[in-house]
Amino acid sequence: MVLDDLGSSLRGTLDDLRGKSRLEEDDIQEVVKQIQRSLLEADVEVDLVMELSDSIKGRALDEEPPGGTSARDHVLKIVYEELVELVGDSTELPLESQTILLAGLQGSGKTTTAAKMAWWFAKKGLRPAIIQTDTFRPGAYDQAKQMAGNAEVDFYGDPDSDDPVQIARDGLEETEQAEVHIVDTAGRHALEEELIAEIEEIDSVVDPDTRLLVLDAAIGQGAKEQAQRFEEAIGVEGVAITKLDGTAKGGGALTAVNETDSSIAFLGTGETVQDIERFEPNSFISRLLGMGDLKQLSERVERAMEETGAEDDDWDPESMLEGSFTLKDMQKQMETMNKMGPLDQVMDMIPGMGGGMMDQLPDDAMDVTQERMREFNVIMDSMTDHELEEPRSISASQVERIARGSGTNTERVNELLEQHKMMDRTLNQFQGMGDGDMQRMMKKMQDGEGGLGGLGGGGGPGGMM
Ligand SMILES: Nc1nc2c(ncn2[C@@H]2O[C@H](COP(=O)(O)OP(=O)(O)OP(=O)(O)O)[C@@H](O)[C@H]2O)c(=O)[nH]1
Repeated sequence: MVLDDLGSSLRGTLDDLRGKSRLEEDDIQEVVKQIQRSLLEADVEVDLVMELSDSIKGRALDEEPPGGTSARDHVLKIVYEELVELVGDSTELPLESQTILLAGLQGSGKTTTAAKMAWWFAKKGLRPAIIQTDTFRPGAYDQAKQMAGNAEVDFYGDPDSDDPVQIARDGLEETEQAEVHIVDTAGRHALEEELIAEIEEIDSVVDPDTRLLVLDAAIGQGAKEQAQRFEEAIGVEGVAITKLDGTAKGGGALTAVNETDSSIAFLGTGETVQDIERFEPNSFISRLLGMGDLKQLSERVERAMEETGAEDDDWDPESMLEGSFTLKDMQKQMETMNKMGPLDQVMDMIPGMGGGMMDQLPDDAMDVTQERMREFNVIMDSMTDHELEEPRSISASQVERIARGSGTNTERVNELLEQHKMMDRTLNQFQGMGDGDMQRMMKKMQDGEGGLGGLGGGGGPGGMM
């Protein structure tokens, strides 16, 4: 999407910095130029681009890299942090009863997004309902009803009515038993006064907790004026960007977020109800910059061990090496382990760690089969970010909600939490081992010994980015 090829072009430039310990102004200029080019090509507004590149440049020149950090990593860290800052936090959407109003231009993807969001909330264990107030587009009712059916959620609409305000009022009453009400509206051009008056009226009847502007990722500079007008009329708390699976640029949506001083709530990546992602700035930018792959991980591991005590929680997505092992780390670990083969074989490659250490562990400490992994993934999808990061704080009622949302049962969820604890303990033992051993293991991984070759290049930014 936005910044589409930033990851690859930037990595090329950054790779040229390899081996340098100090950054020259020319080096930074080159990195900044790449970023500017990618952002402008993705339709991000010039002022925003300039603001971002000025801060990157300023910080890269002013800030002293922490001891042991290469020039390349230093600059990558700054770029990462500034991009995270640019996209901002995701729109707050608590997992509790609430009403959400969707607004946007014709064909931006509101009806589809309503169904996707309903599906997402249902996966989190809440009961959602879609209220379809689009009396304008023929077929909107049928489309919404069918998608609500696909998402298996409550639905209200009235194909015989031409009064969207009344439908909204009735819809809230009729779907009283639902916890999350998602009100879909007709597509409207924000500069048509009559349509704006109508959505203002729907807004006052519905009294939503959150108003989301749905924007097609392909929208260019026009986003700014539209966003301004919706902001004046009803206020915009968040943006859902759709059609990121296409060749969309997405920069316009970023401008809209900036213009309405709001944030990104969801990303739409396809036409079915499952094609939705909750926006998560850190992982979004990590993926964009292609930091998710194993090669980078092993490089980072080596570096982490070379550095003494230089910690920064915001920086390293693989925070397990800094002591906190979260469920997200576990998910990543499970994927990696699955590709590498059974852990005991991997352990055997490491000098000083063979059977002896494995014997101290429960038999199935790391034995996560493909099938269990799939089930664990489904369960983790029903967890909030906070639950994924602090699994030990998950209460019994949260376990129940997660089980409901994932269509599993509480034993399964508890099993996952147990597995996490076991892996956490195991990793603590890892941390206790000598630096030399760890480095040798990572070296082997990088060199592709023990069937690990070829893993490194596999990750990279996802196709949609
Ligand atoms: N590829 C892709 N297509 C999408 C996505 N979201 C929506 N669409 C498609 O975009 C078209 C318009 O989507 P709708 O949900 O009908 O848009 P709308 O905003 O409700 O349209 P109006 O009611 O006319 O304003 C449909 O063909 C959708 O299938 C997406 O994330 N990816």
